[in-house]
Amino acid sequence: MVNAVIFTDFDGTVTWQDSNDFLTDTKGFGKEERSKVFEGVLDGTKSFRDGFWDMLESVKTPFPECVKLVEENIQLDPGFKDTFEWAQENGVPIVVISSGMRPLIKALLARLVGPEAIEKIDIVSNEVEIDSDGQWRIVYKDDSSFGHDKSKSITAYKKQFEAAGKKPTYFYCGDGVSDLSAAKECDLLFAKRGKDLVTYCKREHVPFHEFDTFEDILSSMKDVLAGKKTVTELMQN
Ligand SMILES: O=P(O)(O)OC[C@@H](O)[C@@H](O)[C@H](O)[C@@H](O)CO
Ligand SMILES: [Mg+2]
Repeated sequence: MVNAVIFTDFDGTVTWQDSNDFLTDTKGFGKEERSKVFEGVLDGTKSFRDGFWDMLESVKTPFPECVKLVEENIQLDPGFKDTFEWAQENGVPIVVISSGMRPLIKALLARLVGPEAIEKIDIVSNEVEIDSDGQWRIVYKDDSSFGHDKSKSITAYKKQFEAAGKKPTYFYCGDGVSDLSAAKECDLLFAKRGKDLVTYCKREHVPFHEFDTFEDILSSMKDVLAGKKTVTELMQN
């Protein structure tokens, strides 16, 4: 039986930079176009599914090269490794809930955290399909307008964790538009300072706790689990 679970977004949350944004900005249609697309997603005129598809379709670089590029350029959040170790020591499962593509996530986790991270961290994400001529595309997890409806994945995990009886404390950590479907699912939502998820939460009056790095997340989680602070106190924003 577990008493807490960390659900986390991957790109821009576990990693310091967003790997798909990086690929789009350097190999695809660029930052300006990407920002326009995601303005539409945030104001509800475009689905995340379509916006993300357009963005990735603009990247013509072969997939293995994309993997290499992100491995060389993407860093880890400075507090994630400590959080991972603390979670292992304390029996707190970490579940990555991502709109990114599994092979990129696995490659980055193995390189930045260590090969054991792939064994210890569950990954729920989209996939990728590569044709024999090297053309590749994202394969969405479900039919929702998000491509991956994170709320559904979280609900499925919650059922599993609660099968033993007691409900654990659920944390969710995220940064962006891909987290809109997850924002309301957990007891304590951590949203990264200055990023789109904060804009969304303010607009929709979704309570959240702002963070800069996993160092902040870890210290808040410890406070909650030690009974020093309540979830309500932390979700004051
Ligand atoms: O859900 P994750 O792990 O953040 O992955 C998906 C992200 O790469 C993706 O959402 C990215 O933030 C952009 O489209 C927004 O500019
Ligand atoms: Mg993200």
